[in-house]
Amino acid sequence: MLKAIPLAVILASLLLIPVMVGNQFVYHIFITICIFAALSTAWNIVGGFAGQLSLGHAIFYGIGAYTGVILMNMGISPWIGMFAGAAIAVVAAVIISYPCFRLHGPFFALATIAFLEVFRVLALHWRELTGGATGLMIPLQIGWEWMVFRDRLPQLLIAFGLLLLTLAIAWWIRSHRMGFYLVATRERESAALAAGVGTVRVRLAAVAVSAALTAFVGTFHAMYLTFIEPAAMFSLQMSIQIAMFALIGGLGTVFGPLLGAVLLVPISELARGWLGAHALGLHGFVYGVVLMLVVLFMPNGLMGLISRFTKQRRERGVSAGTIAASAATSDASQRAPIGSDVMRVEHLQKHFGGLHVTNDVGFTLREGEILGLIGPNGAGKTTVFNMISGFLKPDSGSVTVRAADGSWQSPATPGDFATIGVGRTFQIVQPFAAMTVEENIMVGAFHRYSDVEEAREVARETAERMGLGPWLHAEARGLTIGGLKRLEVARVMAMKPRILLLDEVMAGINQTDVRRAIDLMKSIRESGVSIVAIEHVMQAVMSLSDRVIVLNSGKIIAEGEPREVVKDPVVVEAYLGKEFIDAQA
Ligand SMILES: Nc1ncnc2c1ncn2[C@@H]1O[C@H](COP(=O)(O)OP(=O)(O)OP(=O)(O)O)[C@@H](O)[C@H]1O
Repeated sequence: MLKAIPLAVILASLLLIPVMVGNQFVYHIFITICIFAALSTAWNIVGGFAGQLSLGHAIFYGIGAYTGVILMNMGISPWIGMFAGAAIAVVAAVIISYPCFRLHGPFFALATIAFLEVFRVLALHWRELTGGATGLMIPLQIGWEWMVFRDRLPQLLIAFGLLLLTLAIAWWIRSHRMGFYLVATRERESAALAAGVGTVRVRLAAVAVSAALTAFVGTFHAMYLTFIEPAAMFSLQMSIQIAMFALIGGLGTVFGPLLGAVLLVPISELARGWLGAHALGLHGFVYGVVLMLVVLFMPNGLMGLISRFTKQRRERGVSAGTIAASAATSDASQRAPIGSDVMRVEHLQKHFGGLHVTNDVGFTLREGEILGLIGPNGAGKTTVFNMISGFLKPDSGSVTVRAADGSWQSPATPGDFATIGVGRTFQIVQPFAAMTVEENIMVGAFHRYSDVEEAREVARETAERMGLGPWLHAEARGLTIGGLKRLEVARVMAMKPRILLLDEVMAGINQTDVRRAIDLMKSIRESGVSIVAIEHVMQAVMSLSDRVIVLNSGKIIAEGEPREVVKDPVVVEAYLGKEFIDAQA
């Protein structure tokens, strides 16, 4: 993270340099930096944190600008117009974004461009209100009340104030639960859902905040420009420019967009000023060249470069070496007795087209029990998991869960399951790659603790318990497969579930990690958590499971104690094979 001192120096320079130089053109450049840095920081809340690459942000800028000018023409101060514009922008943002969030990647970007075009055409057609293609002038009323000045200094102060406000809000979001949820949603939507994140709600909140901030800046910029027209206010070029500052500075970082604007605005404005009419559009060429250089040499933008340097300096003092993980070990004699039912699964049926994937699957899970779910590839195990965690709706059948207060409930969505205390992992690990180990686990902890420090504390304790303590500050993408599997379990454990669904947590890991995982599962069971585990590693199934269910072609073919089930000829035939029995003998 950028240290506070360099940041303070950059911000102070934005204010002091123009005041010291006193030149009108220099003022103009610094005001423009503040405006674009604020716009880009607001965009980054949606485009960077939430990963929704909007190219329609000029809609909110335009709404802010038009609302401010129209109200000013009615004798209402732009300070009030600013809030009115922000309110309209929020409503527009929510209405536009809700359907668009179903689209991903380039499709989302294209949809936002389409909406931008709609707004531009609307501004052209509502001539009485917007002045159509002729545009609108602001009335010549000067003073703080009207946000219009002869001097540049008050304009710089307002632009700087808006920048500070935007940065402060972006920083707050990124360092609190909402920011963690946004990044988690961006990185792995399914894992975020399983951690109880309301992914649509959190994105809509981000869009609303971002739209309001963009509209604020739009109103001020209109007063600064004194004239607005649809092509300039609802312009795709403007939307791209806003996004580009964040891309160049560091997408998804709090201060990256500021760095992007500080670097690029002066270059393009100076080029525009020096070359004037001889090189119209040269600033576009400048952006293009810088963007190409950044993509080639600094894929994570300027902030990526800075954090690489600071990380290298930090790591120089830390000795490498292997660190033994410290998963809690357990003594089987300490385990609590198996209690009454906590989950009842009845008559689950699921078809995928003509394929009958689960056929009348039913079982119960009891408190403090480990239930092994085994069967050949394609038997339907993961499909059952998806139905008992809200990711798939069964064609028929029911899943009921006993809540903490003892009542039986029928959760439907992943969020409902998380709320009632069902946590799950995924067969293919789903880490939030750009987050550290600690942050990954915090996303789970936030389900129970909204306070950042409390969530951090729980994440640290959980990481220690899972043997991930030494990697707390490492990015998840750097972990081995064994580490990633443990991280998956840690994230769910931080949610403090009462029922844990583990999907092949031992697949692909070495013997040491298997033994460690077995100890870990025993210790989890001892804390009273009930576990359903899909597993192919029979060593673990045999030593851990209290009961085993065998699924084959979507049907339960055997159920009972592990030692009995593995002797069942039907199970041997369908899944284990004769070699397993020979090896056991
Ligand atoms: N979304 C889907 N659409 C169509 N078919 C699917 C879908 N999901 C799973 N299937 C099919 O359903 C069957 C059961 O898949 P499932 O992943 O539940 O099996 P599994 O027992 O978990 O297998 P594995 O041990 O390989 O993970 C497979 O034939 C699979 O191809």
